[in-house]
Amino acid sequence: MSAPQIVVHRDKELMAGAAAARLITKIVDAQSARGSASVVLTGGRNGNGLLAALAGSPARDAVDWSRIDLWWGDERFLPANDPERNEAQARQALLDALPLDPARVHPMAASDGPHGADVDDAAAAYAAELDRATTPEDHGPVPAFDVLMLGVGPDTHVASLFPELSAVRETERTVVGVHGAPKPPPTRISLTLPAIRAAREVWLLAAGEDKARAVALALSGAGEIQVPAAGAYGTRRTLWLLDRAAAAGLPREMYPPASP
Ligand SMILES: O=C1O[C@H](COP(=O)(O)O)[C@@H](O)[C@H](O)[C@H]1O
Repeated sequence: MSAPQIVVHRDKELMAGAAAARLITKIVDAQSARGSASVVLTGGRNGNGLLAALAGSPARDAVDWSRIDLWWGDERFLPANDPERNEAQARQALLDALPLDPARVHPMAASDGPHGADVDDAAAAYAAELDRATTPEDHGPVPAFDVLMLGVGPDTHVASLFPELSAVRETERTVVGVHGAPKPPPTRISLTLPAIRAAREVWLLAAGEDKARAVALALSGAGEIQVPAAGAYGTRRTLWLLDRAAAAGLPREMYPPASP
């Protein structure tokens, strides 16, 4: 478990651009150290903002996009052509513009896919896909992802782990079907906290005043069942990337001076 490190940027645009630059550097470093990189994408406004900023960055050509595995932290269990799917939004924001190896892009199943409407079966299939991608060095059922990104919801949810629902209580399985989510759609697929905690680095993204309460709760020692974001951390680094509005509820001494 790594202690949270907090970085506060002036506004959400600067936060997205700085996080995109950080991600490019991280991927390049991982590829030069191990030959490839693995990244877990998040849905939501901040995750998609980061991907759009990366799409507009000339530095994106520093990455060998054919040597990266892309996974998702959660998915809205909707038909494949639904624009509300996290996969669809990531493809539109960035992925369609990249020379990725399709075999290394790992979307979660759609509700009209091979598992039909059985979200639990779809979740089990994703867990099996993750397990197949592991190496002995991973020491577990999911890869030690280089970076796993999570958008923090106003209710403190991360991925599709919502406060008090059974998914956030899961301690064995790495991927679960989510039923009755309070944010539409109610049916989702999500990595669990044990899977999230296998990542080398976990980056939590939050911008805007509607996230200030969630950020303050998560960083105040709250329990992960009531505040799922409090339970998300990486083995080497846990990075909270915020804008000033989202950081407004934090004691000022918790983070260094914000960017100008
Ligand atoms: O539904 C979801 O929402 C959260 C956060 O989204 P935001 O728009 O409030 O930033 C996201 O983390 C999750 O991946 C997504 O499925």
